[in-house]
Amino acid sequence: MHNCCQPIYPVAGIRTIEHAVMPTAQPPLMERAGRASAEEAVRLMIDRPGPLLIACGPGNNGGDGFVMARHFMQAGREVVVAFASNPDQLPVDAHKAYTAWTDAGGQTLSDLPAPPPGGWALVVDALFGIGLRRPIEGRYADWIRSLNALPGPRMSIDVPSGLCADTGRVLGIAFEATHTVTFIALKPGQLTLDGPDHCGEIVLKRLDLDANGQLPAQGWEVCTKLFMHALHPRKLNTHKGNFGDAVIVGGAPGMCGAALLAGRAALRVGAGRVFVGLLDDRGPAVDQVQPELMIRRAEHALADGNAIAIGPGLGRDAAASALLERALHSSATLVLDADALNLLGSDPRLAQQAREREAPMVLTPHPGEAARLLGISTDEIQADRLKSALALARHFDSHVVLKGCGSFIARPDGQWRINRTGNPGMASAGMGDVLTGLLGGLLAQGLNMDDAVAAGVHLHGAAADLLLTRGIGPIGMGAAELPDAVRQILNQWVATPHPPGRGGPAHP
Ligand SMILES: NC(=O)C1=CN([C@@H]2O[C@H](COP(=O)(O)OP(=O)(O)OC[C@H]3O[C@@H](n4cnc5c(N)ncnc54)[C@H](OP(=O)(O)O)[C@@H]3O)[C@@H](O)[C@H]2O)[C@@H](O)CC1
Ligand SMILES: Nc1ncnc2c1ncn2[C@@H]1O[C@H](COP(=O)(O)OP(=O)(O)O)[C@@H](O)[C@H]1O
Ligand SMILES: [K+]
Repeated sequence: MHNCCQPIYPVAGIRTIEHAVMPTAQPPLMERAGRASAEEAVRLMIDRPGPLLIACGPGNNGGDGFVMARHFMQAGREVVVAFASNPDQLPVDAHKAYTAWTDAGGQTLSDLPAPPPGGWALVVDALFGIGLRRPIEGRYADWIRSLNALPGPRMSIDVPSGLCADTGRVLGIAFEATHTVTFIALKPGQLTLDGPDHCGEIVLKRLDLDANGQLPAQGWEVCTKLFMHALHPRKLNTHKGNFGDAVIVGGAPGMCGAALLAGRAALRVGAGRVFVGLLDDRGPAVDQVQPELMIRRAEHALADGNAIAIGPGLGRDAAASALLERALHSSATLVLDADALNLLGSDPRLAQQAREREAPMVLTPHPGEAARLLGISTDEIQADRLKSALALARHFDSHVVLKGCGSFIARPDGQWRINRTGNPGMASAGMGDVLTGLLGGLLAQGLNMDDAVAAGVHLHGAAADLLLTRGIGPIGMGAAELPDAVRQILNQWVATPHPPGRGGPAHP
């Protein structure tokens, strides 16, 4: 279980913190980082005899590796260090660490050695950390390819080499760690895009620094503490009118399921009443699975709710466009998803109305929808997901959830969150519709936008994670399976507001 409610800093923020504390830090930060890495390595090598291999690079990440190597040698453990650079070109701290290693009797090999007969107890990547500046090629790319092919645990120091700490992009090739020991604070690139696949389990070592005390964070990890204050056990004396009316608008011909999925999710997250407005004249009059849903024609449903979620299966024809325009002019809290976003992307007039709207609104694009909204390619969105999410939030003066592995929640004021629940079982059609319904259902119950979005996104992923524990997925997990799991988790959270493992420092 990872720590919770952690601040997250792009590289520039980590550098600011480092520069503020480095001149006076005793012991020096690199000593702390190397020791912390060694402590974690010991844990990974329990019951794994034999030497460990540390591959050290030309910067301070390599310096951490030398400190770690020295600790192991002094503890009597066999350690092999590969280092292909010129020691005289190491930065000051790393040079000190190198000298301390050689003074203690350590040696370096200029190429990767063949593994010992029993294999390495642990392979450590200290090649590049937050200083990675360009795609890795040549010798270091060959090293990483060889290291990735080795069996057993693989640990990265700070950031897997080749992974961009800001964006989660692989630059050329990246080390595939089973564990990453990261320093001072989490970095966004570890938690989104290709980050989670390359970091494995992330262990944060703060090095006795209070990052948020040094530099107030703009970005935080989503955890239950962020929103639990908004979720209350139900009083006995309540009725459905206390829990809001959610309206889902969508369901053009061939797409009714999308709107129904959203409606079911809104019910399961506790909305008092859920209306589903369908565009399809021949759509179902009743949902046989969830007859509690009140189904009507889309144009008649709009007036019914204090929260409107529009988009699932909406289509993009004139009727859809007119409905979206009406929704934008209503005073209800809005969730815009799917074709509602595509319409905004293709009709500047609607986009302008969305920008000028004053009532609270959240946009929940996947990367393709985000690309249409910003008029750029999906690759450009994914190249820097955080930047894209923040640009959208500013542009529409609204909350934005940029979905995908490591969903970003961005606010127009530049604050952001990243969610770590969820799994690849969610890479199947309809999962986004469920999120839309969850947000609509939470907003209908009166949660403010910050709380509803954090709770909805976290709950969405947590429900899919619960299904995994039951053997449902990742392959073949279905969106319709999520709402019941959402209900179970939400009730557990409300009954036990701070479950074990979800503690940690107070949120901002
Ligand atoms: N500072 C501190 O207080 C603390 C820092 N700590 C540790 O330091 C790490 C940051 O160290 P760092 O800034 O030296 O960067 P690092 O990641 O070692 O890489 C830079 C080197 O790589 C090179 N290089 C870059 N890209 C390349 C490529 N594609 N292919 C080839 N070469 C490439 C680049 O060369 P250049 O671009 O200058 O030619 C330069 O030589 C951080 O992640 C943490 O582990 C901890 O000890 C805690 C305290
Ligand atoms: N690999 C993954 N890891 C975590 N979450 C994922 C993953 N794949 C998809 N999701 C989540 O599932 C949902 C998919 O939404 P979307 O792409 O809009 O689907 P649809 O349009 O079919 O409903 C998003 O909330 C997304 O964050
Ligand atoms: K590394």
